[in-house]
Amino acid sequence: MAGDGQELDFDLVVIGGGSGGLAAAFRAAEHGARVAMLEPGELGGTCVNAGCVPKKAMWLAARIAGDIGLAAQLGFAAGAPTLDWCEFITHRQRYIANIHASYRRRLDAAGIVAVSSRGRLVDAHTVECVDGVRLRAAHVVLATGGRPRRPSIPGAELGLVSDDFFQFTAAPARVAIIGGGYIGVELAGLLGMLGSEVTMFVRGPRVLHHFDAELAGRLQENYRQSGIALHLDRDVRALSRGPGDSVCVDGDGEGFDAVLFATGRRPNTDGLGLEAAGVETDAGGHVCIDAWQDTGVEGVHAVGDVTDRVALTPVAIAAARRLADRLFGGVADAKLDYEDIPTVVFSHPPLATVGLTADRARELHGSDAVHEYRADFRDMLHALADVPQRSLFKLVCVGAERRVAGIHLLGEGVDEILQGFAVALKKGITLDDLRDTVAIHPTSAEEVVLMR
Ligand SMILES: Cc1cc2nc3c(=O)[nH]c(=O)nc-3n(C[C@H](O)[C@H](O)[C@H](O)COP(=O)(O)OP(=O)(O)OC[C@H]3O[C@@H](n4cnc5c(N)ncnc54)[C@H](O)[C@@H]3O)c2cc1C
Repeated sequence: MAGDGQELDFDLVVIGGGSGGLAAAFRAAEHGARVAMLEPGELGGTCVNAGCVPKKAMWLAARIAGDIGLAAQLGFAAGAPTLDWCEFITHRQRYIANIHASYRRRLDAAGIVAVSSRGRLVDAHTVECVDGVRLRAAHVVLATGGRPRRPSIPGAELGLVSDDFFQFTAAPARVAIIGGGYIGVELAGLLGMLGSEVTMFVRGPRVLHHFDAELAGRLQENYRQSGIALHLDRDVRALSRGPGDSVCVDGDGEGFDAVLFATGRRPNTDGLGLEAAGVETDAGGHVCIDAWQDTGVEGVHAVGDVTDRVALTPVAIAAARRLADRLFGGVADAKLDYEDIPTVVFSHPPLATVGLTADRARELHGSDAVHEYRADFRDMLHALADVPQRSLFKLVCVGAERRVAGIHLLGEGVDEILQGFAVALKKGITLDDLRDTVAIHPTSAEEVVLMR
């Protein structure tokens, strides 16, 4: 595409080629819409390039390191696990390059015009590329995602963020993680397993404050047992240079080889031309949308992390597909139900959750209506190896019929176990339905249907 001042017409212009943007573009094209998608970086956005995918690859490496440790405990002639990061990263990046290539092929096959450029709204129906070419469409989807946020404290520039983590070519010997949300917990866990000495600084009284408190507490115990130092109720105030190239947190100690901020993310709305089109944002900069992913401006919609909805890849994809079904597929009532979204924290061990925590269920239904069931056990492998790590599974049930309103699992394998149970919860199963299901033995998953 070339030509300053040139104008091209489409049915849909998507700004951003991450999880949400690609899903909107593909689904709209399936419905026969003429689609253009703008993406200045690598296809796949955060998830593929600096989020879910490279993170999961590193988590898998860490899990292998953990398994090698267990193997040695069980009599295998396995030494201490050491990872050649550069070799592992070659495998990781090859996997990611295949995803890029697959997206490119699919875009071509679908006839989507992929433009390697940033875009900005000129008005509600016109998006301008950096070379001045203007793309016009009845509908524009904003899918520009977000980026890591650094706190505004002295020395913040000495700290790194999750994007930088994916450039690491070795485990830093001593690393500080600031933040106790899921990204902080995941980076701490996998770096610990891959040989770093990890210290976490968490502002609140515990990690993962949106999750079940008991599971989060159990995970903290596991982290402490595995050697991760946890400082809770600790508001970091400054970073400074320590000896050598090290960085000190609040001027303490010898300093760390790396300090990673995992202190939240901010939406990419700067320079997007939102004011020009009259699109509103909230105090955090997120694009305001209603239940239909519509902004207040006719023809302008938004999906994914640029909005204030649950910031997860499958959520961005699901919202985008339903939006495209509604706009171009004739499904007038298509919209995403944001209730009961399952999610996994890729900690060590992983934590998986869907539905209400017991506290939230009590707020909504009253204390008397809420019943909790739990299974506290050592999975077979850890019991065989006589390692203290324990799993904790919990069910939150509501009402006389004991409808399952929340499932909270911490332990090996729960990242794969939860998906099926999330379907069941969404379909409104009761505790009796679980108990009527014959267990699969011997597994950890059977604990979900055997809970008392
Ligand atoms: C470390 C980390 C781990 C994560 N792990 C998980 C996980 O395990 N599971 C999970 O479900 N989610 C995970 N997430 C969250 C997930 O990555 C996001 O929710 C998801 O990528 C959001 O998709 P999106 O399409 O809204 O935005 P993005 O994927 O961020 O895509 C936005 C795209 O828009 C482009 N863009 C920005 N501005 C413009 C512009 N002006 N013009 C054109 N293009 C623009 C960007 O270059 C980017 O490619 C993780 C995130 C992080 C940071």
